[in-house]
Amino acid sequence: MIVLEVLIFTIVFLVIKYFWNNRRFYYLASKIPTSVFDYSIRGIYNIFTADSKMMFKLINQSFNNKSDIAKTWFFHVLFIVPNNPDDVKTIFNAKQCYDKPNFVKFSSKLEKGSVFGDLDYWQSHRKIMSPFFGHQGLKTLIPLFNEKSRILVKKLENMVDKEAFNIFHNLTALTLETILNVMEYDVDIQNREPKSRDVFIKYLDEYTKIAFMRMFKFWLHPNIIFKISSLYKKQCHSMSKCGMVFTNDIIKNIRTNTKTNEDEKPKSFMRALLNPKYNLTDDEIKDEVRSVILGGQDTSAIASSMTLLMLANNKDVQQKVVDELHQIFGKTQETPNIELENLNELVYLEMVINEVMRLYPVVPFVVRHVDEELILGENYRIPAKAAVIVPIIRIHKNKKYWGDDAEEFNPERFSKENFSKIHPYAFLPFAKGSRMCIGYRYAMMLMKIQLSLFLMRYEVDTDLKLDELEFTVQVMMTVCQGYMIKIRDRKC
Ligand code: HEM
Repeated sequence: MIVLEVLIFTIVFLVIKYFWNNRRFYYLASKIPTSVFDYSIRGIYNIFTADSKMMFKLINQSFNNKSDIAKTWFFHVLFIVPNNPDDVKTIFNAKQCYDKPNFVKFSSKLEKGSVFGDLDYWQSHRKIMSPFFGHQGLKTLIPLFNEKSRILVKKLENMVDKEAFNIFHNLTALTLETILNVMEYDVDIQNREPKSRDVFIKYLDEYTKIAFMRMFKFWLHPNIIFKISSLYKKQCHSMSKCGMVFTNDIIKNIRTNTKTNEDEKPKSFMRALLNPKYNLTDDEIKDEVRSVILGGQDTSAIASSMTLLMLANNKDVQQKVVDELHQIFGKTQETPNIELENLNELVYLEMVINEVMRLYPVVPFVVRHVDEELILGENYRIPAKAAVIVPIIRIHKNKKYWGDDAEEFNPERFSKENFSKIHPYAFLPFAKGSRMCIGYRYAMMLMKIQLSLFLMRYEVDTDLKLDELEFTVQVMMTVCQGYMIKIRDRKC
């Protein structure tokens, strides 16, 4: 009996101590309006059993709040959800929000690396890699982007006038082959048989699915529990099977082909990472390679696939894109060589890509950890240790910033004149601030080149209706039905 009393007393004491120590956290949280998260028995059952499609629905539900800011509790984690671009600006530029919450880091096997690494680690690595993702560094990649896109166009010849096919598979093979080539690793993926080519996609999909599920299943956060679950085995297996299998070879290849001199100006970010002056271990470099592959491969393939699906559904817009291409390159079916100055001329195509990424952001929300108390606007203080979810997808469709037709597809919003009137933090496909996407210029260049070459050669059509599309999220938002398109030779 005494033992039980002592036990109850200890538990009550610890609970009171916990709340007392964290009283400011709970006080500040109480001042922020609450959004709806369904905590009924059914709601909790859904959280425990949800797959990633259901999880996306649940998260979207929790954003259903008209106020500028909302909070939602996900068990013990406090999420702050800002819904106005001024607050998003503060968050993306505040030093105390550079870090990612622990539950995001837990969910990845890439415990280091730019995407999931700790703050100090991220800062030093970003500095090493940034110059290669700048304008000058990327200029040298234009011939490679042309060459890889030309292979895509050639490969698709046998799909002309055939059944609908999922263009994402072709585009993801292109983006992977390209990024591996950038890392000086020569591998032929586009020309593989679909069965062997798609193995990679399948395992990458499985890997990210598990990472996403783990983020929201808090009981799987402690490594000790995760490692005895079947998911861990599955994640290790998929990681070894997908592109991560290339990482050892990439490093070995560069190490054997070069003697990296400390004073030598490196030609690629891979060589920069291998420079002895940074003293990085092989594991650190591998994590970085994986971060760039994960960050850069599926993302641009999804955005390009979605652009083609939208063009297939909006023939007038497709025609305008083609008119622009013909104006720049002449009326020909031949695949031209796209130069840097052409990229600047592809103004309408860029407007279309932006409008697609507004309506269907590849990364629909990003998460940050609040390290120290943060003041938002005049009314709210966000307590330290909260997590912030920036709901990119909601801000992109907020009528206050995009007008009453915010749900409609209209590339004209991105004309120079119209876009200059939009809040700079109302459009966030690559996030913003110091931790924004390092590869955004790379992605825009590659997408413009591959879409131009594709559209010069093929007309694109689809039987998929936009209002029937279903989406799922595993960090990235994808169409459940696949990006099913049909192609015909374009008549000039
Ligand atoms: C349409 C294509 C792309 C989209 C929509 C996209 C989107 C994003 C977003 C929203 C983030 C910020 C995530 C956060 O703050 O939590 C991010 C980070 C990142 N992206 Fe991209 N990305 C794209 C293409 C690329 C490419 C092509 C590369 C590399 C070649 C790349 C590499 C990275 C890396 C390394 C990070 C982590 C940056 C850091 O934490 O400092 N991304 N991306």
